[in-house]
Amino acid sequence: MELNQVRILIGITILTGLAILCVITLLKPDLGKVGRAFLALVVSLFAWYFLHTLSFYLSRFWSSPSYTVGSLAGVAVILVGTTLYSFCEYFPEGTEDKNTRKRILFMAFVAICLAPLTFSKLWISNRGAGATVGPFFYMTSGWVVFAAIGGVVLQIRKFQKTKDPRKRNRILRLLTAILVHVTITVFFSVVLPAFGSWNYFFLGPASAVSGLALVIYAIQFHPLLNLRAAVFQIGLRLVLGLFVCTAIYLFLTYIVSFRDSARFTWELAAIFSLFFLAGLVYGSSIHRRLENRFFPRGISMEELIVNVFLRQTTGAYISLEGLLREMLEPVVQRFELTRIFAAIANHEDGLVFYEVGDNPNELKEIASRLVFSRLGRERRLPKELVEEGDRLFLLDEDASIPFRKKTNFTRKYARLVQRTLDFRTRVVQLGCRVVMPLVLQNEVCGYLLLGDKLSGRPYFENEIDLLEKLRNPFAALVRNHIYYERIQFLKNRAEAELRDLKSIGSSNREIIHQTIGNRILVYRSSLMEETLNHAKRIAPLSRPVFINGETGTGKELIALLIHEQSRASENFVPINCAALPPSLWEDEIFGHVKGAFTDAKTNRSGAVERAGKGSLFFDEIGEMPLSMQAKMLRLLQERQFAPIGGRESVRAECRFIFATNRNLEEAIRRGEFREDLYYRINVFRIELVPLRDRQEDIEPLIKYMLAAFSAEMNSPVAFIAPQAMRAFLDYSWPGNIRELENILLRALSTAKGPGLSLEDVPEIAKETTKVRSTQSSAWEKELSPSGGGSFHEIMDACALRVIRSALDRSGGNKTQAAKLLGIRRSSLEYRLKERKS
Ligand SMILES: Nc1ncnc2c1ncn2[C@@H]1O[C@H](COP(=O)(O)OP(=O)(O)OP(=O)(O)O)[C@@H](O)[C@H]1O
Repeated sequence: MELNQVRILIGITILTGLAILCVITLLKPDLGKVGRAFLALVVSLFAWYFLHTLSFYLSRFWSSPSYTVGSLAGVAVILVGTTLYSFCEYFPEGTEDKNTRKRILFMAFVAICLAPLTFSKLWISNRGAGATVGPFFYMTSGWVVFAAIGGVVLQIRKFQKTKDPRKRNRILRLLTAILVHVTITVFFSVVLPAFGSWNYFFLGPASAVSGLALVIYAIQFHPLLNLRAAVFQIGLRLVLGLFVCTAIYLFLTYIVSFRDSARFTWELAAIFSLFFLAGLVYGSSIHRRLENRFFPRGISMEELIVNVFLRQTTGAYISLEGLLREMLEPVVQRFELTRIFAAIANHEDGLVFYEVGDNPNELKEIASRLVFSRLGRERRLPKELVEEGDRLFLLDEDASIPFRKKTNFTRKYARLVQRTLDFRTRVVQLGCRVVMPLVLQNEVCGYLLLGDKLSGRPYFENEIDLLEKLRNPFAALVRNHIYYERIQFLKNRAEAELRDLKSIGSSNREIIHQTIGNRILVYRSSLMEETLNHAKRIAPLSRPVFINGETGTGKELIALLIHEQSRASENFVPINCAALPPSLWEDEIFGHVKGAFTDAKTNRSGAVERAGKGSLFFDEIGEMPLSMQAKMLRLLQERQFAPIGGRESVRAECRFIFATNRNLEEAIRRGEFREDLYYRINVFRIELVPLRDRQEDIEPLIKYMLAAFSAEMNSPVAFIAPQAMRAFLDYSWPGNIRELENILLRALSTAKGPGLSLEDVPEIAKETTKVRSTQSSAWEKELSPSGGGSFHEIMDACALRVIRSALDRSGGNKTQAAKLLGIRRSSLEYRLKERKS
């Protein structure tokens, strides 16, 4: 084959390879870092091989000892490849595809510029046996030096720009690696030959440099870890890469060794192209498969964020704890963590914790202290504190210690800075590895503390990058949640205030006495009016009605009203589920036929039959045994029943009304009430407001009852003294109207004069009045600075008092007490626990 043909062949091969490379890059720009590094290597190695063989061929052609020059040129090209790769790293992170395109196009451009030079006659000078290089060799070397210096300079500039200690570390290591790389290359290709040792020139530099290129890559990819760990983690990749390179290299050398004439053939060119393409394929697909096989990534960052966001935008409302669970469980899985701990400040300045794994108790305390120190008066923190003190800490790394230098800022905010440092030290001692502060616009929402990995390996830089990227979305989710809760809180408070205003307005309203059967329902409040209107509206419909309200609020009376409004001429059959023994349930409700059991001497109709077309009222439905609930469900679904022992089923035509003072949703969660039955009975729901929330009804009720009971008891009491009325108004009436009836009866039975005085009021109803008269002096004492205690201690004491009083009012029920205060139950418990400890 003619030399010109060879040149054309080689030129076409290289240009085709590069064109394929460009096309693949443009079409498929998402080659990973490993893919790109391997591409750089493969391109460099083939270029080297090509030059080496070419020089061998040329040396034969011109009978010149320039064989080794090709090696030198080859080494130079490898250097270009690897340096270019590091050079390409300079392009700032942006959209991945744009950068990848830029990088590869840049590499292609330089390689295309180099390609013609390498097989130019001027590359090798044949001026005598000793002279080995020609002018173009220096030119190419110039390219190499330019690329190396350019890469180094750009890395240094990048180093100056970035403040992130981890990125600075990474650049330093990269620069060191380039330096070592250059030194070794110079040693093998320049120093050794200078001493006349050309024997190693051919093999040594090439393998040394390709090995080094991989090490550079490895260090770039995992710059955060100490080298020992790096060897473990990337060992496989390293071995794999070296193996591939060495195999290609040996194979080609082997082929060349057969070619005494060193003639290029189409066959060799085809192998060359084939390997070139194999390199490309490896970069894009085989690599990914190997990577997935040996280094499974688990859930990706994108998936993680998208999942959480999707959950937030499309899912139903969840508690803050639920949100934290959804956010952090994938993190625990992705990083295979032994433990994770989250402390989040909620909208009441309380804290919500979430943890997985065994976390020492002290962590809670330390994290709480730090979060509270960050909340500040306005929650907006100095920018420097957030930038430095609230960046992502990698606790094992000295480089990530915040505030290492003394500045005006550290002096001004000495306490905050010290607290940050103390926190860091203590948390490291407690075995935490990473601290992820959740910060948005200088506002700290909380902290995430990540423990060790199950594997015991350190956190790698790509993982830290991932956590860094998750920080903002996590903070946004948490903050949105907190804002949402705050809005809910304000909304509830506004509604409560509106209700109060309404009730104030309604104190001038007319008192209504509504007759229901032989009973009288008395009210004045608009709340009660609304409830009754609602009851009247649904009365004509035949669907089940569910009345919920505290004990003694008048549920039965409302059930009766509904019956009166629609089926007055029919029967109203009440069943008190709490009073019925389990064995009698079925008989009571469905009745029995004669002979159904030993004592069944005659037919007995059950409640359903007795109700006929009227109303069947199940009071305290929450007490119905589970076995009976199943039968009840069937009755409601099929509207058919059969008396015990009866063969024929009878149609149930009555209207069902249910009432309870229990929280049925809670009972369902505890497995005490069937969910399907709940949905069957909860068709029309009536909520009865407790008496303490409709204070304006107390006075009319008392006046009505006073008149009724006095007449009944032949008592001379005709009015009620203002102090006694005040005591009644102040009392919380946990037993509602029934309790009011009882207390009035007791008061009347002891009253002596014509009016009911404060002395006649039973002690229990006077408690609030007593508390109030003694309260002010005790409070004053406690609140006065001379009483001792810091501001925070006094505030804590106040909070505790308010909580205790709410607990008293709710009869010790924490959920109720939290509701009264408009805070979350967890916050209430936290305050109580905090006080105890
Ligand atoms: N608005 C009212 N006016 C007059 N009396 C009322 C009023 N509301 C309730 N009562 C009386 O209070 C007592 C308790 O009422 P009722 O039995 O209907 O309450 P309940 O909520 O069903 O109680 P429980 O949950 O204990 O079954 C009854 O004597 C009832 O007449």
